[in-house]
Amino acid sequence: MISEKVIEIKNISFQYDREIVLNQIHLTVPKGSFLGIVGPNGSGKSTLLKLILGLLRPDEGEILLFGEKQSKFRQWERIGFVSQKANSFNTGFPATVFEVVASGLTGKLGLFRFLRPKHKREIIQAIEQVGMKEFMYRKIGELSGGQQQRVFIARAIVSRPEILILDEPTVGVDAKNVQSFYKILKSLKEQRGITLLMVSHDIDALLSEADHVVYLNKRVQFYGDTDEYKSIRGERFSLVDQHGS
Ligand SMILES: Nc1ncnc2c1ncn2[C@@H]1O[C@H](COP(=O)(O)OP(=O)(O)OP(=O)(O)O)[C@@H](O)[C@H]1O
Repeated sequence: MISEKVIEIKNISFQYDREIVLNQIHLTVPKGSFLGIVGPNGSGKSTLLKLILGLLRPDEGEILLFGEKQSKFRQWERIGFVSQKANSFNTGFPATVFEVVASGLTGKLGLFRFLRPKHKREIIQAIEQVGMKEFMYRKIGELSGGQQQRVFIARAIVSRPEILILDEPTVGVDAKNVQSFYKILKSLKEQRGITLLMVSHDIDALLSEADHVVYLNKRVQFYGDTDEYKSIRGERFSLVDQHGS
């Protein structure tokens, strides 16, 4: 069986200023896979995600999303994004969990459209899927970091994306909540067949869930099965300079 490729990265290179950050990256992501992206600090992981999300343009090469050239691609609701919460959201903002998750539909609906019952059902379903129903009308700022992060997943999945991209989503989340976070990702993959791409410095947790791994260091130095990566990682891929660990 030939698996469908949801993302194809063809020979892309990128630099911010003088220094090349990504050099001739070639990568294909099959539908339904969970791809863990690892590498030392400054190795270009977040930059790669920004290129896939169209927030940056490659200097060379091209990216295909669902087989379509990224420059022509308009169906961005098919791709959800969860970043490190602290960077992306002012938690003093007086919105409820329901409202935050509803904001994940505004791309689809337009900012000032009224929510129809169908949309309300979709919002409630997404909140249920991350186990936050009892907090639906609580203010986001009154929740713990782990609970907030679950709400941000609900916001990212409410438009039913086929790909979910996560950039260090578990930073500042305690071990117990990290576990339930991975459980949510697993159920999304199993129930919705969603494709997951995730950057994390919590390598062991990531490797226990991801089925494929990319080790990035300006170039793709490894791309393959997680088990194969685990068997050779100590010898070939140094992660010692990561956040001092
Ligand atoms: N907006 C920017 N302008 C200029 N240089 C940048 C910018 N963002 C990142 N860089 C540089 O590009 C390189 C890659 O950064 P990137 O954030 O992609 O790495 P990373 O692998 O995600 O790092 P970390 O593991 O530390 O989060 C780094 O050297 C960084 O300093």
